[in-house]
Amino acid sequence: MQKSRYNVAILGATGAVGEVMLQILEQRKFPVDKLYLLASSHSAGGRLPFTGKQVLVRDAATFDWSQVDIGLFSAGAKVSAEYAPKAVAAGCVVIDNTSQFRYDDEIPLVVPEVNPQRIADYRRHGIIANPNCSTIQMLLALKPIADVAGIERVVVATYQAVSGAGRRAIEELGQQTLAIFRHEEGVTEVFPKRIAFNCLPQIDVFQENGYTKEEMKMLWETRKILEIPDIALTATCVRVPVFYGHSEAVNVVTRELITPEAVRALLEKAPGVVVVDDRSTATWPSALDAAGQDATYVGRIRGDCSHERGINFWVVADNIRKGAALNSVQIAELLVRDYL
Ligand SMILES: NC(=O)C1=CN([C@@H]2O[C@H](COP(=O)(O)OP(=O)(O)OC[C@H]3O[C@@H](n4cnc5c(N)ncnc54)[C@H](OP(=O)(O)O)[C@@H]3O)[C@@H](O)[C@H]2O)C=CC1
Ligand SMILES: N[C@@H](CC(=O)OP(=O)(O)O)C(=O)O
Repeated sequence: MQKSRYNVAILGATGAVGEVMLQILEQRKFPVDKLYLLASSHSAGGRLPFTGKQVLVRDAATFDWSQVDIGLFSAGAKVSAEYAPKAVAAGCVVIDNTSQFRYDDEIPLVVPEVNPQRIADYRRHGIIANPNCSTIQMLLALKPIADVAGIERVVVATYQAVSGAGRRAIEELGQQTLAIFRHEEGVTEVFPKRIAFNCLPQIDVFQENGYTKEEMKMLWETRKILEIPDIALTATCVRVPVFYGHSEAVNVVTRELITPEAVRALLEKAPGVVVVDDRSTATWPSALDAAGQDATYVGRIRGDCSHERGINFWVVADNIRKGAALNSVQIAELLVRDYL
């Protein structure tokens, strides 16, 4: 018999993503029975607020996973590698926000507005992977275009907020910014160079082909989620001194001719997308407009003057909400509605 409420654990509950997962479960009234908050021994014993109560943070190392129906994992890839098999073996379905399982052909990689049907594949290994934040917001906009006109090639440049690199990175931008106004340099520990008043063209580690892993994730995940194995995509991922909200400049070459007006009409109907685009009033979306919001905003839709099948647009979303916590909770909502 289907349950009406579920025992949920958040692994990484004290982190930038975990904290927002907690808020989103409450905001969307997810049917939580018992909630378990997990972190490392460093944060165990603390408490975090949920629906007016203070919930204990426990040490993941000593946690009994058999108490849990759904595990929302967001404590890094290595932590997922250690705990996901244990949680699944104990009967928990894991929704993993890290890159640990994304490229395993047998593990579904899901954006609910794009490929919700793949959630059914959770039965193979008990795990559903949440894509990279930069991929999610781009695919919300690309999916309707792919369905109508096909996609041959994508060229994307990202402008990624520091919150994508975790709580310490948010603090580093704040601390460096204050230091500069005091004519001091500030401390650089999380990023390879100072991020305040700067742009850093490296996110994640370098690969042998000269791309960074973040850039290759956008190609690997786009192919898997859209189920278009020959799509061509080249990305340049850049960290910018913004706290919340990733921005992306996207150029698409479609297979069939499609006008910018037709693309705009498609995006106006696309689930999860809000078009903010009026050149007569110089209206377009920015990272600050997206921060704290659930929608993915698209603007600057225009043809490509260098290619007759080219379309350009700008897409922004809150990387911690739609790029991570919200997408995971949306997956959980479909899981309980259709499968558990
Ligand atoms: N879909 C996406 O694109 C995104 C994915 N992520 C994924 O989520 C992870 C967390 O991101 P974020 O919240 O920003 O990071 P933070 O650094 O802000 O938080 C990390 C969290 O993981 C916990 N943690 C770390 N090590 C362990 C451990 N050994 N055992 C148990 N818990 C541990 C920390 O607990 P403690 O307080 O005890 O240190 C903390 O709760 C990232 O590493 C990434 O894998 C993040 C952002 C976007
Ligand atoms: N790479 C993202 C956040 C992240 O943690 O990604 P992943 O889950 O792919 O490691 C960023 O830095 O903005």
